Amino acid sequence: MLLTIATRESRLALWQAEHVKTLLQQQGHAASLLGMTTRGDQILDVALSKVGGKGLFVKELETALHEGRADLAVHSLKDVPMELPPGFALACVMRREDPRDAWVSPGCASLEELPPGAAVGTSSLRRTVLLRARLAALGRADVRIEPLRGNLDTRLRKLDEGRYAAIVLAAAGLKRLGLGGRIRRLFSTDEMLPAAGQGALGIEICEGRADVQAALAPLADQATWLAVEAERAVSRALGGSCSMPLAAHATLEGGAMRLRAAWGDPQGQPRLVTAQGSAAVATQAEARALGQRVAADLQAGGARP
Ligand SMILES: NCc1[nH]cc(CCC(=O)O)c1CC(=O)O
Repeated sequence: MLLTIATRESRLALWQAEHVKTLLQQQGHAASLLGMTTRGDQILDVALSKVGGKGLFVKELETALHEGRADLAVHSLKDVPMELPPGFALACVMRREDPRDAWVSPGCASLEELPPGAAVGTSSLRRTVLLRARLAALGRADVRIEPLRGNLDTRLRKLDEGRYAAIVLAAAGLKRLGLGGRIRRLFSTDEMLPAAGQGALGIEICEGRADVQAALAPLADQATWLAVEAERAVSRALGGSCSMPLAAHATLEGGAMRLRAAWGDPQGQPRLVTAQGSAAVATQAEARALGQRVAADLQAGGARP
């Protein structure tokens, strides 16, 4: 069948859409891209959490699906709101790329090596609270964490212009664009717990498009799908907003899922509330139940939306 893929036009979004296009072609379908600019791509001078959050990157794509100009939209799952608007469905979650955060710095191999008063750039509240907690543990209250917006090329350019000593961003995006060589160090998931869905691609369709759903089925990765269902359930239970400094990361081995989550107050003490849980998980409902349990533990520990 002929499938039109709605995509943002950043280099990373286009890479991801091309990747899906190639996989669909390998399945014997004809596929083409419909590129578009979203509000999230236009507003670059304000922190995302202040201008409406994740939905900004998906709304225009959903309009194209709704109007029948496209059959599917490819998203970084991390940017997809926890609740899709009525009439839309997450039809496919693909195998996850590296979920870790990366340290990119021309001068410093790690946090420990930062010169006094150095600035570290990052674009998310999650990274901000995780970095503040690590810096506090190192006794480095002098290090400043400063906002960094824009697509990957823009962020790297701001680093190269010397505005930051280092930046922290998702390894997955860098690797997809062949920029893995810029990574100075990968944080383990214990050091910097990833965001819900980080590194995974999700494909959105209009509900009821059984034909598109069937075409996408071979692209799905069930283990990743179950893991991100658990991660997104944590976020959803806590209000699902991207103005919430929340990390949630699940792994699945031999049917056993381990889910870890962390929350920090961006204005308060550089202290994290953490929770974790394990369960045998074979269905999306079981994955969500584990996510809800871990979210309840976070809230009991003081996390709030
Ligand atoms: N919020 C932006 C965003 N959305 C998806 C990725 C790439 C990594 C991924 O697929 O999770 C990035 C860049 C980043 O966080 O540094």
